[in-house]
Amino acid sequence: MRSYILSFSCPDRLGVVARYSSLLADAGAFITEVSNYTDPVTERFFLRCVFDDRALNVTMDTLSQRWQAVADELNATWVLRASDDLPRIVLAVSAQDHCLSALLTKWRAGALPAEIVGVVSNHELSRGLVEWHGLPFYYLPVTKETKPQQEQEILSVFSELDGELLVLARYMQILSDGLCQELAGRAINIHHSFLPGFKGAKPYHRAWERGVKVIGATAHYVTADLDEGPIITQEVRPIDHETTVERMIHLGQDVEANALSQAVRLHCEQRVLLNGQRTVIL
Ligand SMILES: Nc1nc2c(c(=O)[nH]1)N[C@@H](CN(C=O)c1ccc(C(=O)N[C@@H](CCC(=O)O)C(=O)O)cc1)CN2
Repeated sequence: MRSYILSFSCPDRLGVVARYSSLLADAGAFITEVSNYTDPVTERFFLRCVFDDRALNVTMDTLSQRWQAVADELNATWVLRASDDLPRIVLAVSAQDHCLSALLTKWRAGALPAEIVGVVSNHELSRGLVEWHGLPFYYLPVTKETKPQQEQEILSVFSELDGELLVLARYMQILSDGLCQELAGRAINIHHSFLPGFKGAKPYHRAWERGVKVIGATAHYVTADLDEGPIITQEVRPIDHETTVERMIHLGQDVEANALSQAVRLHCEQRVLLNGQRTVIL
């Protein structure tokens, strides 16, 4: 028995639930999990359902074609995928490897519903860690002058590996508008602050100067506007007047790693649906 996940969003209207559920029922798709939400402001409908094939009376190709017709009628954005068809993800890292290490450890333990297929970096520092996990490591150094062709190298590695998600696991280079458009909805970044506070570089130093009482981290989809992408997860941790910048950076490593791992898991389980500049998590 195989299970599948259908997630979609569309302009809300009477009968959307009846349309999708009757289509699945007619095909003998056995629904085991459903969650949905309607945004009262955008009047957009969001749904995620899990079903299995124990009683399926058509092929999945036929079911997918029938759903495509309904989705066109509903003007829906959708993903239909087998639960065991794990998304292929490529990780990107610069000098700090705490988020990379956390993702590799979870993946190796089978705790990440994804297939990590490779790592790109503008530093050599993480090659040993990555190759120890039996994964290919791509060293792609970059300068201001070489950024356009270095980004082409990132894209060619991503497509060679059939990547489906690029995870910026403390990759400290600003991606160009073109690369962001190419990877729209397929790239997640971890920012080491509780956004919208302290965007950009050195957020912990600026947070210390401001005298904050919590540190945080934000995982978001990457857009051309730095640290402005739709937020997926945020985590915080209290600190106090005795907490130095160095201690904030160290405490922040766990906060960042947890927020990013959670965001990657939610994305790979098709639980994150874009809602304009925001997200719905089902
Ligand atoms: N288009 C985007 N690219 C990236 C984003 C993003 O939101 N949109 N997030 C960053 C990560 N990041 C903060 O989370 C960040 C990374 C780098 C910088 C920065 O100022 N970088 C300098 C170079 C720094 C260096 O060489 O070490 C630069 O690129 O000029 C700010 C924030 C990842 N990319």
